[in-house]
Amino acid sequence: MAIQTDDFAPAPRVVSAAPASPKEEAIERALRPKLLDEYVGQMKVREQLEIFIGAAKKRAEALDHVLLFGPPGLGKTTLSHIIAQELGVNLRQTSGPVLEKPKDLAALLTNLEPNDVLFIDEIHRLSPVVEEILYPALEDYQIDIMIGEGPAARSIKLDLQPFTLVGATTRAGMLTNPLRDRFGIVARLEFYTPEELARIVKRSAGLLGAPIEAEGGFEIARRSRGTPRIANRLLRRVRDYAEVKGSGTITKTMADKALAMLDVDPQGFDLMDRKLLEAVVHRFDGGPVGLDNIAASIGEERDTIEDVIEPYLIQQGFLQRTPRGRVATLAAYRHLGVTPPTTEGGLFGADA
Ligand SMILES: Nc1ncnc2c1ncn2[C@@H]1O[C@H](COP(=O)(O)OP(=O)(O)OP(=O)(O)O)[C@@H](O)[C@H]1O
Ligand SMILES: [Mg+2]
Repeated sequence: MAIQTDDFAPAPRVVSAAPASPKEEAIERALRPKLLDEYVGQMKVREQLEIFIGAAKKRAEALDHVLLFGPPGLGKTTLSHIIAQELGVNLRQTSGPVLEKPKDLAALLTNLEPNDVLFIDEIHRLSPVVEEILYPALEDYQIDIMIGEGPAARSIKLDLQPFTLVGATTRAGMLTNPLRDRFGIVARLEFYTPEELARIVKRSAGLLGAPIEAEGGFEIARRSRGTPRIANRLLRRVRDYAEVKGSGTITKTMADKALAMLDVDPQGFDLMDRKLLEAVVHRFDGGPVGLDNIAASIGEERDTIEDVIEPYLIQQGFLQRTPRGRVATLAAYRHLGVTPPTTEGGLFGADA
């Protein structure tokens, strides 16, 4: 079945890693792999999960609790669905900010069936009182809840069915230690290689019924910031372009032209990426510069810079995180076409 995309609303940032709209979320759901075998890349995580899921199934036990962390759009939600699917159990889904009161979580927990998966997205944003209930639930499948009010209030223990918590976060560092310690399986998702993204693009193009040449797919993959969500989004934009400006087939030329129109440069960086690099290079002499100064300078939230923009720049070697702040690398200077400073004692003085 072909999936229709008539989503022409301009996205604020075409390579932003967050879903742009409810509509995009619906398309994402349709493109989501359902089984571990269809899940591209992340070899280490996949291998681990295959073994642990196999073992849990064999013993008819709940899988150990799983923490998934990594930048947005790398497949955390997708993986949580796959885990439930592979285990053959139900998936209940919620998120840290939605669970306001202990009773919200208690209601979810007491409704779980044996070995079900509870997925808590943005688990670093759980409130401390809710988190407190989670500890005994994770450890002993029990919760303490308060009944009544005032002097008549008393606490009772409720037994839960064995279950698996799958927590997702863009920042493992924001989790409290007691929470992090309760996950038996901790999986860090990495940026994808262009080859892996090319496979994802090819598969998605098939599902969308969009004709695509291998080179066209690779061009999209190469410029997707290592992120499947962005690859799928660029694919849909390039497909629109190829339908209007070309024969409909996604070729390398079509991909090139469409991506240039969208301001995605050959490195896959967009305006925000370049703005950040330019600020560090031009306004702060290459750094080191603190995150707050960068945020003020480019008019972007500190969290967005830390979670969304800089991880890829760092992974690609354009930016460095040092104890004194962010530093632009030689690659950043080169990318911007700026001559790096070579003065004595300067950043590149020693090894230039
Ligand atoms: N390994 C993969 N193989 C194929 N497609 C993938 C893979 N990982 C992610 N995707 C695709 O990328 C899209 C985004 O993935 P997903 O929603 O799971 O990301 P996320 O890590 O949960 O992001 P966020 O942090 O914003 O919640 C999905 O629609 C899915 O189709
Ligand atoms: Mg998600």
